[in-house]
Amino acid sequence: MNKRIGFIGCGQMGRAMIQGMIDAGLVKAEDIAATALSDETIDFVTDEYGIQISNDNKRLARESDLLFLAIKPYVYQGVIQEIKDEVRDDTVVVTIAAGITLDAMKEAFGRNVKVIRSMPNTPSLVGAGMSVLCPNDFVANQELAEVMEVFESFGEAEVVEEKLMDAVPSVSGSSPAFIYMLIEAMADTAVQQGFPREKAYKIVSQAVEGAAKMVKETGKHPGELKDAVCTPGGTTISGVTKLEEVGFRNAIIQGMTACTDRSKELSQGKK
Ligand SMILES: NC(=O)C1=CN([C@@H]2O[C@H](COP(=O)(O)OP(=O)(O)OC[C@H]3O[C@@H](n4cnc5c(N)ncnc54)[C@H](O)[C@@H]3O)[C@@H](O)[C@H]2O)C=CC1
Ligand SMILES: O=C(O)[C@@H]1CCC=N1
Repeated sequence: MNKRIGFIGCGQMGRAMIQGMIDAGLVKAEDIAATALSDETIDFVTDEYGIQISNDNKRLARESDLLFLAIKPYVYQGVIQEIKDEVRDDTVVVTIAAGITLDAMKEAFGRNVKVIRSMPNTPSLVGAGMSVLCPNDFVANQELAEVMEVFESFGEAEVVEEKLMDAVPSVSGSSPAFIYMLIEAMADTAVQQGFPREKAYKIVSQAVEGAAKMVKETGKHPGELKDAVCTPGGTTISGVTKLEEVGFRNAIIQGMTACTDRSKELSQGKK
């Protein structure tokens, strides 16, 4: 891809995307530039990724064709204030923060900048990301297609209407944390039952990956796949019954709803 890609902020999520796109071979390391605050991060990122990195947000904004704002929501206002006159009219700005709306971006820039609101997730680091995108009216179809190509280089990507974006962290951006909690709880139980820790993680995470693959590749309803595991009078149905008794599904629903509620609060400008 013949584009200069810039990242303002190079923390967990920025690095996951950078690593993912370099590994995929879509972009060369020399076509990616980033900024960071500390010399420590600058040194680390230079050694690890071989991309250009500095602390000069203005220059990065001027030189990027595609500019990712990979910073925390509460620093957006300050950073946009700093770069807004440097961003070119043909640059596409990609936000990745929960609760930063397209309207908030327009207000912060004070003009009609091309913006794509997105929500990636950290499995992008290993090429298994799930990103959801929503462009504003100034992004041309061709530009959206190019940005989709970037996101698809480190996983899968979908476009949705903005009204769904507050619900997106619960299904993609934040959801890996919930799955890690499930894996941790299952592995802890396995350890309690005598498995060595490393074997427990391997077995459980492969089972989780396999189950997800079954949903994706067979196209069958998850309930049907669950039923196929439950031997009458067997082990699985005993586990399923206990999980229903203790409110497993309801716990997931409540966690995801809290996640979306928090995203809505952030979208409304609440700290
Ligand atoms: N961590 C995750 O799983 C996901 C995070 N996000 C979003 O990504 C954004 C970044 O999150 P993380 O990478 O987790 O945070 P992080 O704290 O790991 O990275 C943010 C980086 O931005 C740097 N930074 C802060 N102010 C800066 C400035 N003025 N100029 C240049 N760099 C600056 C910080 O030093 C830090 O390295 C957040 O808005 C978050 O909502 C979205 C999806 C998933
Ligand atoms: O926790 C957060 O707010 C960010 C957005 C999705 C994942 N991490």
